[in-house]
Amino acid sequence: MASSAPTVVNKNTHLFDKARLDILLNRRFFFAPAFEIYGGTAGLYDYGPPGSSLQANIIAEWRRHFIVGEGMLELDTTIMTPAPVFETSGHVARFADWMVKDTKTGDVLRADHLVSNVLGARLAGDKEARGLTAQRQIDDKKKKKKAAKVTAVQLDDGVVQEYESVLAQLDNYDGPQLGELCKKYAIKNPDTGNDVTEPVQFNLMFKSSIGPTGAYPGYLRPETAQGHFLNFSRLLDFNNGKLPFASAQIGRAFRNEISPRAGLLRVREFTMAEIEHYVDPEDKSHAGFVDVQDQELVLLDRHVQVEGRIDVTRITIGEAVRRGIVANETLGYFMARIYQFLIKIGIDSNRLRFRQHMANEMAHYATDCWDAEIQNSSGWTECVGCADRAAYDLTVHSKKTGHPLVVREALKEPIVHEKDIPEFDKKALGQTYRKDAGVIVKAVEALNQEELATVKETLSHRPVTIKTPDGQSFEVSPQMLKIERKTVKETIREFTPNVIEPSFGLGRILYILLEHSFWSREQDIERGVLSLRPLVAPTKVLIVPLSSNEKFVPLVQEVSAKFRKAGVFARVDDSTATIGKRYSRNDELGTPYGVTLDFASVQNRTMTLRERDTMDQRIGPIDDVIATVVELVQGTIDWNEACQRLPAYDGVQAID
Ligand SMILES: Nc1ncnc2c1ncn2[C@@H]1O[C@H](COP(=O)(O)OP(=O)(O)OP(=O)(O)O)[C@@H](O)[C@H]1O
Repeated sequence: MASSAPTVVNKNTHLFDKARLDILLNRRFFFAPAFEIYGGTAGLYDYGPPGSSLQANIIAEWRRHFIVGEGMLELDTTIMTPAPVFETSGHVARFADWMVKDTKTGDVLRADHLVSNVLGARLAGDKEARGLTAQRQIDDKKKKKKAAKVTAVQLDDGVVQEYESVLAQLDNYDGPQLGELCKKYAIKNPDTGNDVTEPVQFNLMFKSSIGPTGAYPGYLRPETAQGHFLNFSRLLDFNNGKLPFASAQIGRAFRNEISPRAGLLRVREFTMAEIEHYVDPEDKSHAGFVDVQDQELVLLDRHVQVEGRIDVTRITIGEAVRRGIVANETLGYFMARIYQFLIKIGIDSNRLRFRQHMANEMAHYATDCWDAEIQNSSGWTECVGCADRAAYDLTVHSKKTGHPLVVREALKEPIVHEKDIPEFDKKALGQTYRKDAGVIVKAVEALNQEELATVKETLSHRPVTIKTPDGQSFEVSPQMLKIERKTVKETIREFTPNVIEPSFGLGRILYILLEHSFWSREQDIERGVLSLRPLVAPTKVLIVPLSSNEKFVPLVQEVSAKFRKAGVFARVDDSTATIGKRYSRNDELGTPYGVTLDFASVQNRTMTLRERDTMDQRIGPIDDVIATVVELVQGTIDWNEACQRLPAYDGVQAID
């Protein structure tokens, strides 16, 4: 007999307690500091069995949602990267954060974090003095001594406004401006009370050396993107020369963060999942946009932030693109798809927003950028960056290597127009430059019309200097090279695609998902529950035999084998703890379902099924229960539907 499902316990009954969650995650080995028995190393973490499975399940869903769902081209490129790649991409010069040093102890602090901590603490102190609850956002609450101390001191209203305005646009300040802020607001190292130095840039890449000679410097990649760009012509070829298309890659990235103190939110080695979507710069529409245009998102645009405010707008992505708030359809399409992915894995939609980068904050390559930020106990944290990188990367690598990273598209209507065409006197060039003549010709042929016009102008009164991609310079005389204006009929359009890049940090998403899933039951406040969705839960079903009685062994084996065959990850807990204890231990691991085998199972081939959040129990024939769990895990039915199939179990547990 079917009965209706009970109401789900309100998971927000108890305020979120980070300390309790941290203890659980450590005790159940979701993750732990790497090299712990050697004292650990800041910013490096190992994932244990539940953490690894959770990450694998998030990745599996990411692959389904993006790679399989959109037919993306998957890549796996190397981590170790020769230095010239990052010299060309601009990372050697610019992939850096600003740091300050304590003038007495030499302790190093990230300049923007220092300003944020100190001003944040002063605002919290002001709230305390005014009798309001302080909700301070510091990098790591566990290491309180490292954060600025909150002292209840009331500030002038004007000062409060000024601090709030600085904090709203903190990401927009460069090093010298952060230095000015430290002086203006008398910001000192909160650990020691000492002054700090002027900010200096610190490059975040780990440098290494390829091969034994030391002659070939390399870097551990700080993002996977360059591996996509360098393979662009192969990818284009694989896609039959057609745009648009996307490449996708999941892999490790390394950043030598200045002071990583925020658990998984800021680490030195992490897994990224990155998409590079290549589009025609003259047409950034997206065929899938109609399917997502009604998706509502919460946006915090750059104009609001530079005015020192943090007011958000709830708007459909269709409207945001129409009004020009989001630059183009493709960028908007991916913002909606990012949102849908995060919600699907269990991120709380009320704590998710997209924040647009302010002009100075944008990476050197980007023309527009929106971060998916998720609220957690440390404040709002960027978890996915979604940037329009324009043609920057493909252009610089093409220029540097001489390898064209372009699309050649057959024109429907040929275009007839005038163009500057380089013409060489190959004999004159060969006599002077012999084997180098070829590279000079290639370098000139790679110039665009604007550059050719400059060469032509120079050649009209003197030799011109031609630079080849490997850095050599050659003097080319008017006898060797002429630039002629000619009428040409073009049948091919050649262009460098633009790139829209969604870039996910999986560790940040995983940790915040754990925060959003954590709660405690009224009756067992000490033990937590992780309400992870079946889609991502490390273990889907727990098999609990009533006791270690031998009679249960064949049934346990049968049920395990059937779950295995159906592709459902099940674990047996045949410890001697009570059934209730075994279930609550697995609530902590986020296991959504449990089945119990008892004497009734041996006699009647029935089995009970328990749902984690409601603790509701159902009963049915073993094979029906297995079939129901398989469908629950696959997401084809929900718990209400399961309850229609299986009657409530209210019997007393059979006694051993
Ligand atoms: N040190 C880190 N630890 C963990 N994840 C990171 C780290 N740095 C970046 N990420 C993740 O990689 C994604 C893409 O990287 P991106 O370069 O856009 O980050 P970022 O702007 O440098 O981040 P932040 O400003 O927080 O340092 C981020 O959205 C984030 O999820």
